[in-house]
Amino acid sequence: MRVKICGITKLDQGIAIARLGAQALGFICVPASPRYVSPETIRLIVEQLPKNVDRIGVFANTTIENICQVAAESNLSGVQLHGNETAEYCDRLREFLPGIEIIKALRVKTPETLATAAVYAVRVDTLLLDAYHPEQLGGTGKTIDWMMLSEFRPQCPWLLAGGLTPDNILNAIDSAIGYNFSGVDLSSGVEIAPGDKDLTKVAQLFAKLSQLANHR
Ligand SMILES: O=C(O)c1ccccc1N[C@@H]1O[C@H](COP(=O)(O)O)[C@@H](O)[C@H]1O
Repeated sequence: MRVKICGITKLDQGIAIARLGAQALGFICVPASPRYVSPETIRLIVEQLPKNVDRIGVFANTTIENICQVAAESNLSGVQLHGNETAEYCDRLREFLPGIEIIKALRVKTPETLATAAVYAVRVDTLLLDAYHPEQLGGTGKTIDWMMLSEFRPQCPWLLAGGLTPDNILNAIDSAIGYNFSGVDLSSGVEIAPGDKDLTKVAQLFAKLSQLANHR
C-alpha cells in the first residue's frame, strides 16, 4: 500500500518520515496555506531523500507555467491538483510535464462528486479523495463519509485522504479497500501544528499499517 505524508516543511522530518516507511512525501505549493514551502526549501529536502521516495508538489487553481517552474526548481516527481482544475487543464499539463505523475484531488461533498472521477481517471495517473470544506482547500482534518466509497470504482489508482489519523486509519482502509484503491494520504492527522509533523504519530501510523497483510 502506498503511504503519502503531506505538508512536509522541514528537512529532518522529511528524512525521518521516509525512513519510517512513507513512499511519497507531499509539499504544499499553495501560498495561502500555513504549510506552504518555497521551491528552494523543497529542493533542499528532496536532495536528501532516497531516490525511491516520490516527491509530490500540491497546487490549487494556479497556472500551468507556475507548476512547470516549481516542478523544475524543486525536482518534483509528481504534482497534485487540489483545486477546481478541469479535465482539459489536466490534458494540457500532461503535455507540458510528460514524465511527471499527475494526481487529481476531488474534494468530496456529495456522492455526485465521485461521479466526476470518470472524466479525470482516463487523463491522470492517480486520483485522490479528500473531504470538502467550504472555506479551505485541504489539510482540514475533515473525513469523507466513507460509506460513500463502497461503489467507487475509478479506472485508475486512487488514494484516500481527509482527516486520516493513526486512530482511524484501519477503519478508513477497511471502507476504501476495493477496485484500484492504492493507498492513503495523511497530513494534519500526524501533526503537532500545521507543517510541523509529529514523528511519534507517524510511527504509530506505520505500526497500525503493519497489521495489514498487504502493507508492503
Ligand atoms: O495542507 C494544506 O494546507 C493544503 C492546502 C491546499 C491544498 C491541499 C492541502 N492539503 C491536502 O489536504 C489533504 C488532506 O489533509 P488532512 O489529512 O485532512 O489534513 C492532503 O492530501 C493534503 O495534501
